Amino acid sequence: MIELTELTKRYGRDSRGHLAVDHVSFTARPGRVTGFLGPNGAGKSTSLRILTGLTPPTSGTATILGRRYRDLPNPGREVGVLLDASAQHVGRTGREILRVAAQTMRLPGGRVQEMLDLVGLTEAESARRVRDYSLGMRQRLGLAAALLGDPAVLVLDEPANGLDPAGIRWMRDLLRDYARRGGTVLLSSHLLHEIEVVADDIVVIGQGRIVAGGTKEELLADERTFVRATDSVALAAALLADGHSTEPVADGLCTDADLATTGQVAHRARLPLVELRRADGAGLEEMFLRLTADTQRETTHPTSGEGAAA
Ligand SMILES: Nc1ncnc2c1ncn2[C@@H]1O[C@H](COP(=O)(O)OP(=O)(O)OP(=O)(O)O)[C@@H](O)[C@H]1O
Repeated sequence: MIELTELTKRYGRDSRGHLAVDHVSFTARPGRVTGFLGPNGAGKSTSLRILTGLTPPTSGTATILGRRYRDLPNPGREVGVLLDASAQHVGRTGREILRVAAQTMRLPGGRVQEMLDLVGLTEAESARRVRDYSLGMRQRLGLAAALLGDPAVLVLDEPANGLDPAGIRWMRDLLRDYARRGGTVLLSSHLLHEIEVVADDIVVIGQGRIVAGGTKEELLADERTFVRATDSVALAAALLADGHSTEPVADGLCTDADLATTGQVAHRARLPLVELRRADGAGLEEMFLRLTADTQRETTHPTSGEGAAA
């Protein structure tokens, strides 16, 4: 279990310093993958760095299994951390890095080979110095290091970075399986599709503040109604007159009126309907852009298809 409570980080000494994380609270639960989503500079890495004891918070708390990272007796065996795959000791081979970590954690020697097999690093690759690793290989090694102590919690910053499509699929299966066996996974990503397929719960951050959180189903649920009538213009007018908003979608309308109300409005206006159903979920990308609209650098102009710097 991971718990962030009113976590705040201000860089710089006084109140004019940059507020990177602003009263962030959320929980990542066991048996679930929690996706931490947000635009560039939103405060994801800062939050994860505080959680894993690398940066002190200005105020608030972040705990893993009920304790601050620095108070965990044997952190490597309780939480696996992969924040920056490039931060590994580049002069050592992959196998050496794991061997040293295994010794520090007092793990049996066989665990190193087990992890190399698990992340798909070959004998030859594990004997190469890390400076000669590709980004994807560093990510695999980083994940092997994170999993080495068989921890109950995983904290990963952009773990899919640099992985090829097969590697992304492999990582996804690994994380899902880890959560299925009761582990807690917190991972940040910009890759919306990746979060959509791997996460059970999603937390969205924008400019240091949590703007949405909940299960994936809750966040992606669309309460609106899709309706198609022989006369869309007349139906839009009837819905509007009844106090509902409408928006043309494909060959019909989306409205905030529920199914029964939409049917009644059409019936009263004597407008035959061709189709009436719940609107399809808008998808994570649309939700993400809507929720973080105030915090995006780019403004999207769907009609012109051009982006302009804000
Ligand atoms: N050491 C630091 N000193 C001053 N400001 C910092 C420092 N580290 C991060 N920041 C600022 O804090 C804000 C949040 O940064 P952070 O790296 O947490 O964002 P992020 O959500 O991880 O972004 P990205 O998706 O681009 O990695 C940014 O405005 C960043 O410039």
